[in-house]
Amino acid sequence: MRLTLNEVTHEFSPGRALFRPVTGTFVAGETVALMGPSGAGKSTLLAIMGGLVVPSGGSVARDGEGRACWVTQNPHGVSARLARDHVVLPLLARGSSRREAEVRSDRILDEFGLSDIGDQPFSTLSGGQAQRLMLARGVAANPALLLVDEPTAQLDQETAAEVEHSLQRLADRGILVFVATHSASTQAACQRGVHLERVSSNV
Ligand SMILES: Nc1ncnc2c1ncn2[C@@H]1O[C@H](COP(=O)(O)OP(=O)(O)OP(=O)(O)O)[C@@H](O)[C@H]1O
Repeated sequence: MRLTLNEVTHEFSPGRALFRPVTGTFVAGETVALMGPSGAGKSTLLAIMGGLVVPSGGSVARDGEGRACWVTQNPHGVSARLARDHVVLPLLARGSSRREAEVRSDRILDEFGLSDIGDQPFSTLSGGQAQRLMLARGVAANPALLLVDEPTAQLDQETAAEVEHSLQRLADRGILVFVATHSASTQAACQRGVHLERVSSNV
């Protein structure tokens, strides 16, 4: 997967671009922090890269096969379902047998330090465990591109560090990972950074 942004910008209201044009090429196995003040358009740029929003300026080129997967800021799971089932489901959807999906999901849970909580209902997980489970579920969907929105915003430092470690695990699997974040430690955990700058006429 190679993703190229060429002078990409976006405006929701005519003449009011959210951020200065962004240009860059990003490849599989990289973690990229998207930074910038609140409202600068980080989530919007994630949506552009995922093909959910067509940019009003510039272009996005994706080379290579593979789907984009989104991990939202608030971990959304099914309260009564076991943690493991959240990882099993995308594997079943991709055609694995139940048995194969369970073996693979246990491996993925282990990789994210979650092997102890596979049998717990989602509602009993801590914030950090729930967020890591969302990343593990993302892996199970086998994406080429993972778009992660503010994964550490509501976590204490120690729990955030666990999630940041998991981001690198995703990249180690050859996934191109973009992370919208305000956190200095999450930025430092990423290999590259893109700063979104507000357009001065809008401030
Ligand atoms: N669908 C939409 N229609 C109109 N305006 C929108 C839409 N989506 C987002 N916006 C506006 O675009 C601006 C950028 O929003 P966005 O969520 O991308 O910023 P952000 O940098 O991710 O912010 P934060 O750090 O607070 O999460 C905001 O002013 C927001 O209200």
